[in-house]
Amino acid sequence: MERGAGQGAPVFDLPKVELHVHLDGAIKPETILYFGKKRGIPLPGDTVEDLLQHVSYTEPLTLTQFLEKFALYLPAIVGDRDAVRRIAYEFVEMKAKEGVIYVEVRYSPHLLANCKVHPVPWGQEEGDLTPDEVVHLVNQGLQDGERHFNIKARSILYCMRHMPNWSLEVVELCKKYRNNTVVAIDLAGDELLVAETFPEHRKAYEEAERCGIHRTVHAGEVGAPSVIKEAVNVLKTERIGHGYHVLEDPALYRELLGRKMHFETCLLCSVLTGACDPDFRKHPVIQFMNDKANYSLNSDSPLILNSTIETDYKIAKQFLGFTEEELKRVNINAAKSSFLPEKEKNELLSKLYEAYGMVPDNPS
Ligand SMILES: O=c1[nH]cnc2c1ncn2[C@H]1C[C@H](O)[C@@H](CO)O1
Repeated sequence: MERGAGQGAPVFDLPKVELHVHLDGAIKPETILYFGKKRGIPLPGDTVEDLLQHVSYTEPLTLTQFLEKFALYLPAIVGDRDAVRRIAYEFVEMKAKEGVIYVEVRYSPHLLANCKVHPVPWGQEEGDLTPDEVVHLVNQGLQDGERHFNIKARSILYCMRHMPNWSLEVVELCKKYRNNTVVAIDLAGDELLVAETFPEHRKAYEEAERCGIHRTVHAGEVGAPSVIKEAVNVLKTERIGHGYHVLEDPALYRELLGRKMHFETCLLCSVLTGACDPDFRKHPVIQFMNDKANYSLNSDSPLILNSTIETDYKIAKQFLGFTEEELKRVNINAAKSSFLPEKEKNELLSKLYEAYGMVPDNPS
Protein backbone atom coordinates (compact mmCIF):
# COMPACT_ATOMS: atom_id res chain seq x y z
CA MET A 1 0.00 0.00 0.00
CA GLU A 2 1.23 3.47 -0.79
CA ARG A 3 2.06 5.55 2.23
CA GLY A 4 -0.54 8.08 3.24
CA ALA A 5 -2.92 7.09 0.48
CA GLY A 6 -5.14 5.10 2.83
CA GLN A 7 -7.24 2.19 1.68
CA GLY A 8 -9.96 1.76 -0.88
CA ALA A 9 -10.57 3.29 -4.28
CA PRO A 10 -9.15 6.74 -4.96
CA VAL A 11 -11.66 9.52 -4.25
CA PHE A 12 -10.92 11.08 -7.64
CA ASP A 13 -9.86 8.40 -10.07
CA LEU A 14 -9.34 10.76 -13.00
CA PRO A 15 -6.30 12.57 -14.41
CA LYS A 16 -4.95 15.30 -12.14
CA VAL A 17 -2.75 18.39 -12.40
CA GLU A 18 -0.44 19.38 -9.55
CA LEU A 19 1.26 22.79 -9.36
CA HIS A 20 2.79 23.05 -5.87
CA VAL A 21 5.09 20.27 -4.70
CA HIS A 22 8.65 20.53 -3.39
CA LEU A 23 11.09 18.08 -4.97
CA ASP A 24 13.13 17.82 -1.77
CA GLY A 25 9.94 17.20 0.21
CA ALA A 26 8.89 14.35 -2.09
CA ILE A 27 11.77 11.87 -1.84
CA LYS A 28 11.30 8.15 -1.27
CA PRO A 29 12.61 7.17 2.19
CA GLU A 30 14.29 4.13 0.61
CA THR A 31 16.36 6.47 -1.57
CA ILE A 32 17.41 8.56 1.42
CA LEU A 33 18.52 5.41 3.25
CA TYR A 34 20.37 4.13 0.18
CA PHE A 35 22.42 7.30 -0.29
CA GLY A 36 22.93 7.83 3.44
CA LYS A 37 24.50 4.38 3.68
CA LYS A 38 26.46 4.67 0.45
CA ARG A 39 27.94 8.06 1.41
CA GLY A 40 28.36 7.31 5.11
CA ILE A 41 26.06 10.14 6.12
CA PRO A 42 24.28 9.56 9.44
CA LEU A 43 20.47 9.57 9.41
CA PRO A 44 17.99 9.49 12.31
CA GLY A 45 16.94 5.93 11.40
CA ASP A 46 18.17 2.99 9.37
CA THR A 47 14.87 1.47 8.30
CA VAL A 48 12.02 3.16 6.44
CA GLU A 49 9.85 3.06 9.57
CA ASP A 50 12.59 4.49 11.79
CA LEU A 51 13.39 7.26 9.36
CA LEU A 52 9.73 8.19 8.93
CA GLN A 53 9.28 8.32 12.72
CA HIS A 54 11.68 11.27 12.74
CA VAL A 55 11.03 12.92 9.40
CA SER A 56 7.23 12.66 9.12
CA TYR A 57 4.64 13.76 11.63
CA THR A 58 0.89 13.90 12.07
CA GLU A 59 0.10 16.57 14.69
CA PRO A 60 0.35 20.31 13.88
CA LEU A 61 3.67 22.06 14.42
CA THR A 62 4.75 25.52 13.29
CA LEU A 63 6.02 26.28 9.78
CA THR A 64 9.46 26.81 11.31
CA GLN A 65 9.42 23.34 12.91
CA PHE A 66 8.11 21.80 9.67
CA LEU A 67 10.97 23.38 7.72
CA GLU A 68 13.49 22.03 10.23
CA LYS A 69 12.53 18.48 9.16
CA PHE A 70 14.33 18.91 5.82
CA ALA A 71 17.66 19.11 7.65
CA LEU A 72 17.18 15.59 9.07
CA TYR A 73 17.51 13.85 5.72
CA LEU A 74 18.71 16.20 2.98
CA PRO A 75 22.43 15.78 3.80
CA ALA A 76 22.12 12.21 2.43
CA ILE A 77 21.02 13.55 -0.97
CA VAL A 78 22.49 16.98 -1.59
CA GLY A 79 25.81 17.36 -3.35
CA ASP A 80 25.56 13.91 -4.97
CA ARG A 81 24.98 13.76 -8.72
CA ASP A 82 23.35 10.31 -8.80
CA ALA A 83 21.09 11.18 -5.89
CA VAL A 84 19.88 14.45 -7.39
CA ARG A 85 19.10 12.87 -10.76
CA ARG A 86 17.44 9.89 -9.11
CA ILE A 87 15.09 11.88 -6.85
CA ALA A 88 13.85 13.78 -9.91
CA TYR A 89 13.29 10.56 -11.85
CA GLU A 90 11.55 8.81 -8.95
CA PHE A 91 9.42 11.89 -8.35
CA VAL A 92 7.97 11.60 -11.86
CA GLU A 93 7.35 7.90 -11.32
CA MET A 94 5.55 8.65 -8.03
CA LYS A 95 3.32 11.29 -9.63
CA ALA A 96 2.47 9.04 -12.58
CA LYS A 97 1.34 6.35 -10.12
CA GLU A 98 -0.88 8.93 -8.41
CA GLY A 99 -2.68 9.70 -11.67
CA VAL A 100 -1.08 13.11 -12.17
CA ILE A 101 -0.67 13.87 -15.88
CA TYR A 102 0.97 17.27 -15.53
CA VAL A 103 3.13 18.43 -12.64
CA GLU A 104 5.18 21.51 -11.86
CA VAL A 105 7.80 20.54 -9.28
CA ARG A 106 9.82 23.16 -7.42
CA TYR A 107 13.13 23.31 -5.61
CA SER A 108 16.03 25.56 -4.68
CA PRO A 109 19.08 24.71 -6.85
CA HIS A 110 21.27 26.20 -4.11
CA LEU A 111 19.86 23.97 -1.37
CA LEU A 112 20.84 20.85 -3.36
CA ALA A 113 24.37 22.07 -4.20
CA ASN A 114 27.67 22.11 -2.32
CA CYS A 115 29.83 24.32 -4.53
CA LYS A 116 29.48 27.97 -5.61
CA VAL A 117 26.86 28.40 -2.90
CA HIS A 118 27.37 30.55 0.20
CA PRO A 119 26.88 29.37 2.82
CA VAL A 120 27.18 25.71 1.83
CA PRO A 121 23.78 24.40 3.00
CA TRP A 122 22.86 21.64 5.46
CA GLY A 123 26.26 21.67 7.19
CA GLN A 124 27.96 19.96 4.24
CA GLU A 125 31.64 20.15 3.38
CA GLU A 126 32.38 22.14 0.23
CA GLY A 127 32.19 19.84 -2.83
CA ASP A 128 31.95 20.22 -6.60
CA LEU A 129 28.21 20.23 -7.39
CA THR A 130 27.09 23.72 -8.40
CA PRO A 131 23.49 25.03 -8.46
CA ASP A 132 23.78 25.16 -12.27
CA GLU A 133 24.66 21.46 -12.48
CA VAL A 134 21.88 20.64 -10.02
CA VAL A 135 19.36 22.10 -12.49
CA HIS A 136 20.95 20.13 -15.32
CA LEU A 137 20.71 16.87 -13.31
CA VAL A 138 17.14 17.47 -12.17
CA ASN A 139 16.21 18.16 -15.80
CA GLN A 140 17.74 14.85 -16.87
CA GLY A 141 15.84 12.97 -14.15
CA LEU A 142 12.57 14.68 -15.01
CA GLN A 143 12.96 14.10 -18.73
CA ASP A 144 13.90 10.42 -18.28
CA GLY A 145 10.84 10.10 -16.05
CA GLU A 146 8.61 11.79 -18.60
CA ARG A 147 9.71 9.32 -21.27
CA HIS A 148 9.25 6.25 -19.05
CA PHE A 149 6.04 7.17 -17.27
CA ASN A 150 4.19 9.13 -19.91
CA ILE A 151 3.44 12.27 -17.94
CA LYS A 152 4.55 15.86 -18.39
CA ALA A 153 6.83 17.42 -15.77
CA ARG A 154 8.04 21.01 -15.62
CA SER A 155 10.07 22.72 -12.90
CA ILE A 156 10.07 25.95 -10.89
CA LEU A 157 13.30 27.25 -9.34
CA TYR A 158 12.97 29.06 -6.06
CA CYS A 159 14.74 31.80 -4.18
CA MET A 160 14.80 31.55 -0.39
CA ARG A 161 13.41 34.45 1.65
CA HIS A 162 16.41 34.51 3.99
CA MET A 163 19.03 34.15 1.20
CA PRO A 164 18.76 37.28 -0.95
CA ASN A 165 22.28 36.72 -2.30
CA TRP A 166 21.06 33.64 -4.25
CA SER A 167 18.13 35.28 -6.00
CA LEU A 168 19.83 36.84 -9.02
CA GLU A 169 21.51 33.51 -9.77
CA VAL A 170 18.13 31.80 -9.54
CA VAL A 171 16.63 34.03 -12.21
CA GLU A 172 19.69 33.51 -14.43
CA LEU A 173 19.22 29.74 -14.08
CA CYS A 174 15.55 30.15 -15.01
CA LYS A 175 16.64 32.01 -18.15
CA LYS A 176 19.35 29.49 -19.03
CA TYR A 177 17.10 26.45 -18.60
CA ARG A 178 13.79 27.83 -19.82
CA ASN A 179 12.41 25.47 -22.47
CA ASN A 180 14.39 22.77 -20.69
CA THR A 181 11.79 21.96 -18.01
CA VAL A 182 12.09 25.28 -16.14
CA VAL A 183 8.97 27.43 -16.47
CA ALA A 184 8.99 29.80 -13.48
CA ILE A 185 10.60 31.40 -10.46
CA ASP A 186 9.28 31.17 -6.87
CA LEU A 187 10.17 32.62 -3.48
CA ALA A 188 9.99 30.09 -0.62
CA GLY A 189 11.10 29.88 2.99
CA ASP A 190 9.88 30.94 6.36
CA GLU A 191 7.50 33.92 6.33
CA LEU A 192 7.42 33.73 10.13
CA LEU A 193 11.12 34.50 10.36
CA VAL A 194 11.54 36.75 7.30
CA ALA A 195 8.44 38.41 5.85
CA GLU A 196 10.59 41.05 4.23
CA THR A 197 11.10 41.04 0.48
CA PHE A 198 14.72 42.07 0.01
CA PRO A 199 15.78 44.27 -2.96
CA GLU A 200 17.58 41.25 -4.51
CA HIS A 201 14.30 39.31 -4.63
CA ARG A 202 12.62 42.32 -6.25
CA LYS A 203 15.39 42.60 -8.84
CA ALA A 204 15.18 38.88 -9.63
CA TYR A 205 11.42 39.12 -10.15
CA GLU A 206 11.80 42.27 -12.30
CA GLU A 207 14.24 40.40 -14.49
CA ALA A 208 11.92 37.39 -14.62
CA GLU A 209 9.05 39.60 -15.78
CA ARG A 210 11.26 41.36 -18.32
CA CYS A 211 12.29 37.99 -19.81
CA GLY A 212 8.85 36.40 -19.75
CA ILE A 213 9.70 33.91 -16.97
CA HIS A 214 6.54 33.01 -15.06
CA ARG A 215 6.25 33.97 -11.39
CA THR A 216 4.75 32.48 -8.26
CA VAL A 217 5.44 33.41 -4.61
CA HIS A 218 4.86 31.65 -1.28
CA ALA A 219 2.77 34.30 0.47
CA GLY A 220 0.09 34.44 3.14
CA GLU A 221 0.72 30.83 4.14
CA VAL A 222 1.48 31.82 7.72
CA GLY A 223 2.23 35.45 6.89
CA ALA A 224 -0.07 38.46 6.80
CA PRO A 225 -2.14 39.60 3.79
CA SER A 226 0.47 42.36 3.32
CA VAL A 227 2.94 39.68 2.13
CA ILE A 228 0.41 38.68 -0.54
CA LYS A 229 -0.14 42.31 -1.49
CA GLU A 230 3.58 42.77 -1.97
CA ALA A 231 3.85 39.56 -4.00
CA VAL A 232 1.11 40.81 -6.32
CA ASN A 233 2.00 44.49 -6.56
CA VAL A 234 5.78 44.46 -6.25
CA LEU A 235 6.88 41.01 -7.43
CA LYS A 236 4.12 40.89 -10.08
CA THR A 237 3.33 37.31 -9.19
CA GLU A 238 0.92 35.38 -11.41
CA ARG A 239 0.01 32.80 -8.74
CA ILE A 240 0.11 32.66 -4.95
CA GLY A 241 1.66 29.73 -3.08
CA HIS A 242 -0.84 28.89 -0.31
CA GLY A 243 -2.30 32.37 0.36
CA TYR A 244 -4.81 31.30 3.04
CA HIS A 245 -4.45 34.50 5.05
CA VAL A 246 -5.82 36.58 2.16
CA LEU A 247 -9.22 36.17 3.83
CA GLU A 248 -8.10 38.50 6.62
CA ASP A 249 -8.13 41.36 4.11
CA PRO A 250 -11.56 41.26 2.42
CA ALA A 251 -10.75 44.09 -0.01
CA LEU A 252 -7.60 42.31 -1.18
CA TYR A 253 -9.50 39.02 -1.44
CA ARG A 254 -12.21 40.64 -3.58
CA GLU A 255 -9.59 42.23 -5.80
CA LEU A 256 -7.78 38.92 -6.32
CA LEU A 257 -11.05 37.08 -6.96
CA GLY A 258 -11.81 39.69 -9.62
CA ARG A 259 -8.39 39.17 -11.18
CA LYS A 260 -8.84 35.38 -11.08
CA MET A 261 -5.57 35.06 -9.16
CA HIS A 262 -4.63 31.41 -8.72
CA PHE A 263 -4.06 30.07 -5.18
CA GLU A 264 -1.94 26.91 -4.94
CA THR A 265 -3.50 25.37 -1.84
CA CYS A 266 -2.14 22.41 0.14
CA LEU A 267 -4.73 21.14 2.63
CA LEU A 268 -2.80 18.73 4.84
CA CYS A 269 0.29 20.93 4.78
CA SER A 270 -1.76 23.98 5.82
CA VAL A 271 -2.80 22.25 9.04
CA LEU A 272 0.47 20.51 9.88
CA THR A 273 2.48 23.74 9.46
CA GLY A 274 0.06 25.59 11.73
CA ALA A 275 -0.93 27.86 8.82
CA CYS A 276 -4.63 27.03 9.27
CA ASP A 277 -6.93 25.90 12.07
CA PRO A 278 -6.91 22.09 12.37
CA ASP A 279 -10.72 22.15 12.25
CA PHE A 280 -11.24 21.65 8.53
CA ARG A 281 -14.78 23.07 8.80
CA LYS A 282 -13.11 26.47 9.23
CA HIS A 283 -10.67 26.02 6.39
CA PRO A 284 -10.17 29.00 4.01
CA VAL A 285 -10.49 26.65 1.03
CA ILE A 286 -14.20 26.28 1.87
CA GLN A 287 -14.60 29.98 1.20
CA PHE A 288 -12.53 29.64 -1.99
CA MET A 289 -14.85 26.84 -3.08
CA ASN A 290 -18.02 28.81 -2.28
CA ASP A 291 -16.71 31.85 -4.13
CA LYS A 292 -15.65 29.76 -7.15
CA ALA A 293 -12.13 31.11 -6.70
CA ASN A 294 -9.27 29.97 -8.92
CA TYR A 295 -7.28 27.47 -6.84
CA SER A 296 -5.71 24.03 -7.02
CA LEU A 297 -5.11 21.13 -4.60
CA ASN A 298 -1.50 20.14 -4.02
CA SER A 299 0.63 17.94 -1.77
CA ASP A 300 3.55 20.35 -0.97
CA SER A 301 5.93 17.96 0.84
CA PRO A 302 4.44 14.46 0.93
CA LEU A 303 7.45 12.81 2.58
CA ILE A 304 7.24 15.05 5.64
CA LEU A 305 3.44 15.01 5.72
CA ASN A 306 3.41 11.22 5.26
CA SER A 307 0.92 11.68 2.46
CA THR A 308 0.24 11.48 -1.26
CA ILE A 309 -1.93 13.76 -3.40
CA GLU A 310 -4.72 11.27 -2.63
CA THR A 311 -4.59 12.37 1.02
CA ASP A 312 -5.42 15.95 0.05
CA TYR A 313 -8.27 14.87 -2.24
CA LYS A 314 -9.60 12.67 0.55
CA ILE A 315 -9.56 15.59 2.98
CA ALA A 316 -11.31 17.77 0.39
CA LYS A 317 -14.07 15.22 -0.07
CA GLN A 318 -14.52 13.95 3.48
CA PHE A 319 -13.95 17.10 5.54
CA LEU A 320 -14.57 19.99 3.18
CA GLY A 321 -17.56 18.59 1.29
CA PHE A 322 -16.03 18.68 -2.17
CA THR A 323 -18.12 17.17 -4.95
CA GLU A 324 -16.65 15.42 -7.97
CA GLU A 325 -17.65 18.49 -10.00
CA GLU A 326 -15.56 20.74 -7.77
CA LEU A 327 -12.59 18.38 -8.01
CA LYS A 328 -12.87 18.55 -11.79
CA ARG A 329 -13.14 22.35 -11.69
CA VAL A 330 -10.07 22.59 -9.46
CA ASN A 331 -8.03 20.54 -11.93
CA ILE A 332 -9.27 22.54 -14.92
CA ASN A 333 -8.27 25.70 -13.04
CA ALA A 334 -4.84 24.22 -12.33
CA ALA A 335 -4.36 23.46 -16.02
CA LYS A 336 -5.52 26.96 -17.03
CA SER A 337 -3.16 28.54 -14.48
CA SER A 338 -0.24 26.26 -15.33
CA PHE A 339 2.90 27.85 -16.71
CA LEU A 340 2.80 25.89 -19.96
CA PRO A 341 2.90 27.73 -23.27
CA GLU A 342 -0.58 28.34 -24.72
CA LYS A 343 -0.54 25.46 -27.20
CA GLU A 344 0.54 22.87 -24.60
CA LYS A 345 -1.92 24.29 -22.09
CA ASN A 346 -4.74 23.80 -24.57
CA GLU A 347 -3.60 20.22 -25.21
CA LEU A 348 -3.60 19.55 -21.46
CA LEU A 349 -7.06 21.11 -21.10
CA SER A 350 -8.39 19.00 -23.97
CA LYS A 351 -7.11 15.85 -22.24
CA LEU A 352 -8.88 16.83 -19.02
CA TYR A 353 -12.15 17.80 -20.70
CA GLU A 354 -12.17 14.49 -22.51
CA ALA A 355 -11.37 12.41 -19.41
CA TYR A 356 -13.96 14.34 -17.37
CA GLY A 357 -16.66 14.02 -20.05
CA MET A 358 -16.94 17.80 -20.30
CA VAL A 359 -17.29 20.06 -23.30
CA PRO A 360 -14.71 22.83 -23.39
CA ASP A 361 -17.35 25.52 -23.97
CA ASN A 362 -19.07 24.57 -20.77
CA PRO A 363 -16.17 24.06 -18.36
CA SER A 364 -18.00 24.47 -15.06
O1 LIG B 1 5.23 25.24 2.88
C1 LIG B 1 6.33 25.77 2.65
N1 LIG B 1 6.48 27.11 2.80
C2 LIG B 1 7.67 27.74 2.57
N2 LIG B 1 8.76 27.08 2.18
C3 LIG B 1 8.65 25.75 2.02
C4 LIG B 1 7.46 25.04 2.25
N3 LIG B 1 7.68 23.75 2.04
C5 LIG B 1 8.98 23.64 1.70
N4 LIG B 1 9.56 24.86 1.69
C6 LIG B 1 10.93 25.20 1.35
C7 LIG B 1 11.72 25.71 2.51
C8 LIG B 1 12.71 24.62 2.78
O2 LIG B 1 13.88 25.04 3.37
C9 LIG B 1 12.88 24.19 1.42
C10 LIG B 1 13.51 22.96 1.19
O3 LIG B 1 13.63 22.99 -0.21
O4 LIG B 1 11.55 24.10 0.95
